[in-house]
Amino acid sequence: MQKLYDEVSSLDKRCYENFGLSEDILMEHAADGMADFIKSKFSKGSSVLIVCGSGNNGADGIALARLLHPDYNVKILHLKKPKSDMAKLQKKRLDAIGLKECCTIESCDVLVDAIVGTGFRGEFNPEISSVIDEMNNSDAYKIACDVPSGYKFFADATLTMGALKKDMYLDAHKEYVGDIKVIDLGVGRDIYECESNWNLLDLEDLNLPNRNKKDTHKGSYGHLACVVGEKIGAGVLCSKSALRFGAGLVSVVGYNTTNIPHSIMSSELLPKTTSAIAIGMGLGDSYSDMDLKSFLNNDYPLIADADILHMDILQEILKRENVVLTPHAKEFISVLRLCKLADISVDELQKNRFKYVELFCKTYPKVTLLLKGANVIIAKDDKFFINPHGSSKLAKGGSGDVLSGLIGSLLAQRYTPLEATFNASLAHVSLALNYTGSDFSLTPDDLISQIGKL
Ligand SMILES: NC(=O)C1=CN([C@@H]2O[C@H](COP(=O)(O)OP(=O)(O)OC[C@H]3O[C@@H](n4cnc5c(N)ncnc54)[C@H](OP(=O)(O)O)[C@@H]3O)[C@@H](O)[C@H]2O)[C@@H](O)CC1
Ligand SMILES: [K+]
Repeated sequence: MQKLYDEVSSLDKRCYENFGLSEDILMEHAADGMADFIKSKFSKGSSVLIVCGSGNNGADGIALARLLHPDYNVKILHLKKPKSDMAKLQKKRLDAIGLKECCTIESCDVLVDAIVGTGFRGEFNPEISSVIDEMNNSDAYKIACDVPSGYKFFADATLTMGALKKDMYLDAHKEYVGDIKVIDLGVGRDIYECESNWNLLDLEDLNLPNRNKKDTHKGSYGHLACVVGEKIGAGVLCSKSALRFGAGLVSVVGYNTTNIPHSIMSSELLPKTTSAIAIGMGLGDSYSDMDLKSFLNNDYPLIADADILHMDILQEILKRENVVLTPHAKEFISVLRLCKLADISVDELQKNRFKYVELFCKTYPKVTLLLKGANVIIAKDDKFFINPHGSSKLAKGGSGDVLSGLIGSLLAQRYTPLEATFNASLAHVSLALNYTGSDFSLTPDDLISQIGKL
């Protein structure tokens, strides 16, 4: 697990004040880290074009040019005259050793974007936009210094300074950042970083269910009741996924329980041994509120997904102690509207995913939320996690039902709602990563069939 930050300027400031490291020293480490990365990937003599802006991001680029010259064939393009003190200082140092400047985006092996970093505001003017378009069209290996400029530069790798920035994990930015690597700034990351409520999940954080105890029976691993409605297939996928992920028993529950696999049980009412409930997937609108209340008149841990996220009864669900909500963007704006927290478009949500998740969690601190997306957000109270390991392979009907089953299974096996949710989310993305077929071909059944290989 790694920490994520809204901004790192306060962390830089700690370095100046607490560790006696100047801005100059930090910047030399930033440039050195980038130089090391390039040296590890490209042999001496490779051509490197560094495009610099006028602030300290540009200054990082100018320092990098000095460190790579003359072993590499380095050229520098100043989009604007160096303006910050550090940019002027770095330019003076570079001028002292002499280096070729160029004024167009030339063909090269490595292209470095050091136009703007965290100081970017507003929009680029048409001239800079067209330079970035040209850079994007280059065949070179593309490196973003700190962050891709204005999230318009498509990087193969982003070499980010000091610590991970939350903004890099906004869904819309996933296309731009490429592989992300943190560069240390003169002190180890543990020293540079301070507390943060936001964390990035690593695949290694996955804590699978285990069967280490010997004297057990099916009841020891819980009983998930999956309430099904109009579209029975969704409930079946959820149930199969839950059974495969370790729940001792799984039942589909409701009026429509015909044609279900033999391994899944069925009943009209909640079984007496129920230890967790999954509700919402494929529910349709065939249940009255009274019917639904009969499934909710208990305090079992519960995962709510899909159709129920549009229903007024959600208000009742949100009062429970152990509840997980797993909306995608469209469902989350419905949740926000039903809760009278915000009436917004999907576009507004996607631009401000972190803000609306924080708003929801502040109002409902007992609820665990998983907001689906290219980068999944999992949150409860003041703890926030991003799972960035999902891929477009999962963009298919039924993937979400499998996820609900994984969460439901862990709830039934008595994981806490937060642990159930982030472990299920990690298992879900791992299933997709482990799939060896073509990206476009992954089906929910493929996901379920791979659970046993985790
Ligand atoms: N502090 C430290 O210890 C360390 C800092 N580090 C590095 O510093 C970076 C932050 O530097 P920063 O604060 O100077 O901001 P930065 O990203 O260069 O942007 C400011 C420049 O952008 C320009 N600009 C802004 N908006 C624009 C627009 N719409 N369109 C066009 N231009 C626009 C603006 O130009 P202006 O508009 O003022 O003419 C100004 O010159 C950080 O990302 C990291 O790389 C590392 O070396 C580690 C140590
Ligand atoms: K940049």
